[in-house]
Amino acid sequence: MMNSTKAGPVIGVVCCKKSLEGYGIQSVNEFYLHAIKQFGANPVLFPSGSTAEEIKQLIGLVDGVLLTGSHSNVAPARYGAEHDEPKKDEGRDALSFALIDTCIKENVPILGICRGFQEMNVALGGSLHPKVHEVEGFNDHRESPLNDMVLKYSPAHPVNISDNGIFADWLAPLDNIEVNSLHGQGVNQLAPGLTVEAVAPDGLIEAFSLQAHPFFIGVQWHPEWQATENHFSRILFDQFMISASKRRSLHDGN
Ligand SMILES: N[C@@H](CCC(=O)NCCCC(=O)O)C(=O)O
Repeated sequence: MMNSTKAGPVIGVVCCKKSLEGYGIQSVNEFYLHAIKQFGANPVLFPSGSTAEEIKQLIGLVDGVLLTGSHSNVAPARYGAEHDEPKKDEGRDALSFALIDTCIKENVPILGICRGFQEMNVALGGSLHPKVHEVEGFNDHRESPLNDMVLKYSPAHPVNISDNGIFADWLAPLDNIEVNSLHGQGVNQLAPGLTVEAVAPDGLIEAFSLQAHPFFIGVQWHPEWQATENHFSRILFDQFMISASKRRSLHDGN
């Protein structure tokens, strides 16, 4: 774990658009910001609905990007589906998809969590199951409905670590870990070029990477929850920050 935020990398964090007392607000779950700071980096918020020109300027200010989870869902039309989606946030979609494209083109480290993981898959040409729990053979991956964060984020199932991925190197000799689970949607078709890093017992893909990229990783679970207390989460955020720090050194001409 890195131990200072003073000279740490800067991580751009996507916001979601919500409404509060009739006002449009930009929102982010603080768990993500806490995790970024715990691992020695500084978060800056990227507003949902930013234009392509604004995003180009924003990406030049940061050393990495974090695509957060959210209760909203990726617009079905983005992956060729036609069902009704009551929980859309199309400004968030536009922001995340533009960031994913730019991070690939410019080799900017990017970590996708839950909705962010799903956005990565769709942005690269994959698709989603809108309701995993209604698909024959898959389990219910949704969180506890009780208003108890410890319960919501408690370990829910193991994931098997692929033996040809980055995670296998990080975790050896472990070949499975326990993860939390707070999602109703999930990967249907995996996008071309992505390497599966972890799979749930029911066969649902739970993590992937773009191995040709310095750091392009998506996980369906929530490593930001009590990140310093979890073996894999510590590795994941450390590796993310190492990659972001390398970009910062390039920024600073070191
Ligand atoms: N809406 C998607 C993704 C679910 C998700 O990101 N849940 C986390 C919500 C809490 C947070 O991190 O802000 C789905 O249902 O699959």
